[in-house]
Amino acid sequence: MTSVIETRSLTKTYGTVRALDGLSLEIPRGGVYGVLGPNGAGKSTLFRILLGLIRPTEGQAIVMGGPIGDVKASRRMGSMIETPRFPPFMTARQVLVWLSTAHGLKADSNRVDTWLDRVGLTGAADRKVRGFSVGMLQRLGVAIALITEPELIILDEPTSGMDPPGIQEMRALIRSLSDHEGITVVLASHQLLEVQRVCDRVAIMNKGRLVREGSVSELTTSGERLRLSVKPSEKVLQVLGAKGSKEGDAVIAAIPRAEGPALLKALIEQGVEIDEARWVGADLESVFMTETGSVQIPEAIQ
Ligand SMILES: Nc1ncnc2c1ncn2[C@@H]1O[C@H](COP(=O)(O)OP(=O)(O)OP(=O)(O)O)[C@@H](O)[C@H]1O
Repeated sequence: MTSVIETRSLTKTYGTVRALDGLSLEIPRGGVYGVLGPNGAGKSTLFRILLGLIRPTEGQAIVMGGPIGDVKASRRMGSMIETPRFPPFMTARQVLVWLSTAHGLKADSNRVDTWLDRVGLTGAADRKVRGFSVGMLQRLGVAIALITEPELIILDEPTSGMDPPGIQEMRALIRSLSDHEGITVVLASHQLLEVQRVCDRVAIMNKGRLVREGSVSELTTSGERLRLSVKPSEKVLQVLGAKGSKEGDAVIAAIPRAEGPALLKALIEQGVEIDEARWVGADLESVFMTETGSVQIPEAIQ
């Protein structure tokens, strides 16, 4: 696996607080990678270290093949940490020209138009950023992260403060950067449903440590259960013993997929009436809660 980021026993302490506690993580090249964790898990600390903004207390990180702060490696990455702020009197186009010039890059109008188009801001190119919504500011932030044509971009909470249409647009933008432009995207988010929709792989952190890592499909199918609408349900619960539980009118069988056919055969032989039997995946939220012991605020009221 070629990795864009590799950390080894990364530790960061602030006085007695261990923001990162021996974190070893490998993020593969390609795809969208989510870093999840409850408040204070250490996600922003990790990103700040990777971007060379703060130094680790112990441990190492290799980003785009170079040590932290390596100038050549940092040219191959872009980032957006928190909702960006720009001079309010500038237009989106002026912000892009200003910042690309500051990076020593040519900012002819064709290039600027391309950047604006990539993030869906063509129609707002000549509007002052003072009137921009949070979503538009975040998209302009992504455009800026892209001006050096990076192979990797790191986004801390790219959808925070956005309304549902804004979130949907950001999701499409992130997927398109990965799918059509081959850019590896690493993001931190609290919005688990969003992460499940947009990410290919995730790392779940808690108290500065890695508690789970894997592809979204691996993590969600490993918690798969068989949901049965059956009569009489008491008999089925008896057959299942500790592996069975009730969820409303249905019986949930916590068994591996391979055991499904044998269970159904046994139930039929015992005269159980089966109306429906279907596999239901665990969602990322339940995996997250199991791994971190957290209570997640529903996205609808975030
Ligand atoms: N500059 C700092 N000084 C002291 N403590 C800090 C500092 N930065 C972070 N911390 C502490 O380190 C821990 C990890 O914080 P961090 O911001 O990395 O977590 P996070 O996962 O990004 O949280 P959130 O989801 O709330 O943004 C927290 O306990 C935080 O209070």
